[in-house]
Amino acid sequence: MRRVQFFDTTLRDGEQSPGVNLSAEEKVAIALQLEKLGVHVIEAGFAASSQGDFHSVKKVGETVRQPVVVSLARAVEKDIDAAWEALKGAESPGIHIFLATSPIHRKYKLNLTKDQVMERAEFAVRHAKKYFPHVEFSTEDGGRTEKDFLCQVAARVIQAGADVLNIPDTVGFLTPQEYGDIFRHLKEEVPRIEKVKLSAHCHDDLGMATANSLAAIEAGVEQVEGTINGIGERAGNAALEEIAMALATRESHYQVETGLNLKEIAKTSRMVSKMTGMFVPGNKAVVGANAFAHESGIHQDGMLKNAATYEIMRPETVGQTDTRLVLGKHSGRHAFRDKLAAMGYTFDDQQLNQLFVRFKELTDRKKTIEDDDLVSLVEERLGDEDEIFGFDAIQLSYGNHSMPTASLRLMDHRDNRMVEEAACGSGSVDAIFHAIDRATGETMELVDYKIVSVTHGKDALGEVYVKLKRNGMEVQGRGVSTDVLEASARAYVHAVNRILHREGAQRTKSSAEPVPAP
Ligand SMILES: CC(=O)SCCNC(=O)CCNC(=O)[C@H](O)C(C)(C)COP(=O)(O)OP(=O)(O)OC[C@H]1O[C@@H](n2cnc3c(N)ncnc32)[C@H](O)[C@@H]1OP(=O)(O)O
Ligand SMILES: CC(C)C(=O)C(=O)O
Repeated sequence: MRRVQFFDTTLRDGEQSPGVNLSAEEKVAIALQLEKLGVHVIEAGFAASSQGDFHSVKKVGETVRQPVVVSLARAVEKDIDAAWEALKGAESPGIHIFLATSPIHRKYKLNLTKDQVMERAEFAVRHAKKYFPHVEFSTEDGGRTEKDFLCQVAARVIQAGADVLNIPDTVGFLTPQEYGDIFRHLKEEVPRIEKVKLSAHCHDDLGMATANSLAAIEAGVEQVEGTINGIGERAGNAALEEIAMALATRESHYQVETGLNLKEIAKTSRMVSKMTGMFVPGNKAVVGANAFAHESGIHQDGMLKNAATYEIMRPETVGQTDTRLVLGKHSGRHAFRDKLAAMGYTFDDQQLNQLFVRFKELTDRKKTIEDDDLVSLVEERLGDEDEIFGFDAIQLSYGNHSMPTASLRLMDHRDNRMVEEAACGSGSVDAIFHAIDRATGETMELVDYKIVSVTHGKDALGEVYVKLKRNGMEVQGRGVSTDVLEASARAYVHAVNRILHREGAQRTKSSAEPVPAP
């Protein structure tokens, strides 16, 4: 298997993301983590660009041991000298010189002829070679450069002593086929091309940075450049974690090894996200919060039977905590039962089906179902006898100048009949409780009422406790819903059911007791 090395430019091209500004300490921390990840080259910054970046490049160079640490530099003497000044104390110093080669950059940006570009490129590499053991040269906007001119520049910088030749697709314009063709062409046409390592550097303007990097690898490059989480100028750079995982997951296809410590990927991603403030979208490949999360019932069922049904790589491979089966509106009974079992609750099929109906009602209203939600759902009815009255629906009319009115529908399970009633009250909760009394035909004394928020956020579950009293007997009822008024109705009906059950039990007990002798 051949080796492809990883060149990380999170600290340079990644920092070129608008709004990102890393301190020297942050750069050092990220560089040390990149070292753990096992990248081969770290581009620490652009030493000539500012005092701050000079200092950061110097600090990273002095701290990191294994990877080559490079500074970016234009093809000008002062940039190269500044890079050497910053990195001369580094364990493994390197420089990355760039000069644009495409017609549009030559004409409008640099105002240089083809010959002047070649002379400047050669001069810069020769100058850098006086100091640096590792010199990379990049043909900026190489992707839009005439192929024959690219070959001429390549020949000149190889002759000048470059160690690595990078052909960037600076503006993310090329297709994978076109990008791979450039490297195949260079390999065929440029004399002594084997003297340099060929390198790929892709941008994601058309969402093809990873695909283009992989196409370059297929065309034989020995180095890929990119950033963690794909951050960078405009739409960003190729995401190194995506390339690494594509190579690892499709090893038999690519036949490439990277030497990376893949388990460090998740940690590196989190650190870069935190320090740059560039948050990783949930659906981002490999490192997004949902990359190993499954929400739909059919997928969850498949995952429970065999993870390979829906996961082509395992979260632990990249250091993610675990696969997550997220309960939501698309979940099915298998995942629901599995989750409850993991939380220590087991039910027979009938109980589970009843709970599942309540769960589905809840998922229609609540985006994510947390463990606390499930506990409330389960414990709402835990240890209860069958319902006499079942809550079905509620409607409220409220205005600050009118009396609140509640209309309510209950199922009377004794004769399988829906009962509808309405009532007014001094407040919405009072109106609900009156309506329930009417619908059940029972009168209760309310002793206590309290609301507790179970979970957090706008769609948090509210849990209501009511205490009812009748004939000296006090019982508590609980109700859970995303709406506290509905939770209140559920709690009251729950307590009514309990009182009726207990009264029934007492009657049975007293009628069974022996009649005292006269
Ligand atoms: C594709 C890339 O990502 S390339 C890297 C881009 N990164 C950065 O630009 C970040 C750091 N840059 C900076 O801090 C500043 O741009 C500096 C300090 C480097 C230069 O600042 P200034 O001297 O004010 O120049 P400014 O940035 O406005 O213009 C760039 C100049 O460099 C020239 N230039 C651009 N690329 C190169 C190059 N590779 N080699 C030589 N000269 C170059 C431009 O033609 C322009 O020259 P001009 O002043 O003669 O017209
Ligand atoms: C400096 C070069 C390699 C660059 O960042 C680009 O072309 O995108």
